[in-house]
Amino acid sequence: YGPPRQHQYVVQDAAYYRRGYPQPPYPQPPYTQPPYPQPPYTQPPYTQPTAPTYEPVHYCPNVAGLETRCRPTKDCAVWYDETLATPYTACQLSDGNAGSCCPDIPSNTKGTPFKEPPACQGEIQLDDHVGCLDVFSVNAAADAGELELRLHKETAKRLKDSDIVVQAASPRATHARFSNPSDHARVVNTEAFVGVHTAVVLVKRFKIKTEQVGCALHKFKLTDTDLDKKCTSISKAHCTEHQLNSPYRTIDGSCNNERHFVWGRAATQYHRMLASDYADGVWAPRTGKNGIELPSARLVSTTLVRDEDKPSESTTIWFMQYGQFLDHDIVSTPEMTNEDGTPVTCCSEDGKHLENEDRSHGKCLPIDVPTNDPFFAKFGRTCIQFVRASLACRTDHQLGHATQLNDNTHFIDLSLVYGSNDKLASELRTRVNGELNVTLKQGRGFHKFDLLPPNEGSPLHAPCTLPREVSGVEPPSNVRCFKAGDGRPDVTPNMATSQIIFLREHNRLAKELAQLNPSWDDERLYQEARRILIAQAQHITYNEWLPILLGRSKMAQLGLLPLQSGFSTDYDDHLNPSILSEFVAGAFRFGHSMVQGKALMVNQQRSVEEDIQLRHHFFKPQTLYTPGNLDKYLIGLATQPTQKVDLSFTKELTEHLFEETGMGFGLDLVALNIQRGRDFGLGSYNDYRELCGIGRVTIYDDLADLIDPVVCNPCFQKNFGHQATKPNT
Ligand code: HEM
Ligand SMILES: [Ca+2]
Repeated sequence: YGPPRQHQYVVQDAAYYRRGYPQPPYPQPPYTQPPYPQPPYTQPPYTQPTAPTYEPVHYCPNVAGLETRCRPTKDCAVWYDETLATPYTACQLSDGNAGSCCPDIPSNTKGTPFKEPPACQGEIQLDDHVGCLDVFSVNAAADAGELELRLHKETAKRLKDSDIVVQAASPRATHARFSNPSDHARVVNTEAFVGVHTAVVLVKRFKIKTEQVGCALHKFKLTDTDLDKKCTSISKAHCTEHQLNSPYRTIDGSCNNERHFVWGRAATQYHRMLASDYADGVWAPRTGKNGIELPSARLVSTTLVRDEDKPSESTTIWFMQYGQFLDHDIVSTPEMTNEDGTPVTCCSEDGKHLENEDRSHGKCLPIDVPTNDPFFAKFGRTCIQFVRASLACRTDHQLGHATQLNDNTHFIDLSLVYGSNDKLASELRTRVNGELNVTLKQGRGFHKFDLLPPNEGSPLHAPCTLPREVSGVEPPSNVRCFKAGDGRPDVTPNMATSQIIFLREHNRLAKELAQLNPSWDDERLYQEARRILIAQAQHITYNEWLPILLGRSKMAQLGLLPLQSGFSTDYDDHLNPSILSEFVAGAFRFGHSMVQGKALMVNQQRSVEEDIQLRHHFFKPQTLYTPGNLDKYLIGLATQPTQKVDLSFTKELTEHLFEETGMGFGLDLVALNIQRGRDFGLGSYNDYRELCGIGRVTIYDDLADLIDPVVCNPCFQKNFGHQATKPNT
């Protein structure tokens, strides 16, 4: 154990600093475009690697009626349910290590490529006055869009002057931290905003019917209008020969597809399964089919969701946690902010709705809390804060409905470890031996336990230490929130734990590679370690995680199973790899139902030493600074059951999300999810049932297989009276 390596963050005692090591903040190395190591790269000859062969062992039983072999247990992951259910599947590998008996991985059928609906779908007859919309009208509307933007700036200034701002450490401030845009995303949002407002103005001025909006607007390319200076980062995307040939992924995900350089790049739009469903065809949240407002997202939450303890019999919270880890790799939907980057507030400090003029910037979609709300009513709150998602430039570079922005790369490329833009990626590196910055912590003796480097956040960020009432000790001065490739590494201690072990694995790989290849420089070591770690994450996702979620046969049917040997030739360069709006704003949030209200800390003897209640630990990674605690979280992850995926959600999420200590309430994640779907213009539940081939429902009784009618039919009648027999909306 020697002095700190260059640019590593060190938390140590005062005596350590007195010995002359630099005090934080450390200067960041000046950012330069990472020089890709020693080109020219030649593509390696792609020969099918030889697969390890495992001898049949005489005592291996058949599993699922199939012959098995003794293999490393990870190679049995896709068979985990059958292997677990079959007695005597434990075996010994020829090298003496323990293994499991299981069959070969089943073969895939080839999946069907997915097609996004076109902007102008079907035979839409445009009204005459809409058909003759011309570029002059578009330019006039663009002027109005620009004016709107200026008005927004004035509104923001007025609000600041009147002190209608986000309160530090409030749930809104913490949510803003969770959904904080990168600098680049803020620029993109502003440019896209003008395009969306142009469309909104056109729709209003020309009274374009909602169903005609797509066809009326998509014929206008931004480059043919006064909006030609907007969103040029997409139209002018460029990749060098060198980038296209590099064996390493770019940090921002660009240049992955040789013809569509921006596909999958950070700060680009989510794509869609179904056409958007906005009330005005552009950006106004969906209404019911009869034009009336949809019921409050909070009312939907309290009507449908309970907090019941229903632990899974087969799955530990590692499954939940890896889901969130994956989510933070492939998506990050930043909220809109004020022009200076400060968060927007959508309710008053005492939880009431703001005056209309105070949210005339259009960035708010606050959630109504019914006055008889079973929880929030006692705090007198009638308004839950909700800020709309940042807008993206449309990759088709046309005028049309709003699209939302993904601030992370859309690929499974561990952007949450490495960053999704070059500036952040550079800040995370030591620039020595290919390693990433850590907070060096020294336990007893020579025991080291690196943590993530610190994030010296903005003043609005909630304090990163636990209050005395919770921890029993004064908040230590060395505790910092963490910095990683994604902005949410410390949303919970278990999330931070996941980020830390991937960080450590990168540095372990870099060290091993350095020993094996003494001639490699920092860049080469960093990129090779990164490449291996990404492959590990992808393999965990497809070999271990997805089979639990989707099941083996569905995986095989979709062509998603890993191969027993060799590699796949399924890559289709016509397929846009972008994440879908439906996935990010809807489907993949299923994981919230699995969250346990208390995370267990379990010791080596498998006894629970402590449980931590989520409400106290959002963005407060203090417990990880204690030697040994990360291991206790890891054993907890591997032993505590998840909650089942159902209509039950812990109150830590539905009543206490991002709670400020001592306030007694936070936000409701289920309500936020529902509202986010409306913000994204997702279609109705019925539209997706139809898409998935399970048929529309027409009366609530049709939902009996999903929602217990005994519990819910009366509440549907009571709460959604006007729509009680029509779940269509
Ligand atoms: C304790 C654990 C978790 C917490 C506190 C949490 C919290 C949140 C919050 C606050 C949001 C933003 C809501 C909004 O404003 O729209 C969110 C979004 C999301 N969550 Fe979770 N979540 C957790 C676990 C999970 C898990 C286990 C999964 C999936 C398996 C998941 C998937 C998602 C997805 C896909 C989004 C959308 C992300 C984005 O748009 O950037 N979350 N979550
Ligand atoms: Ca990514």
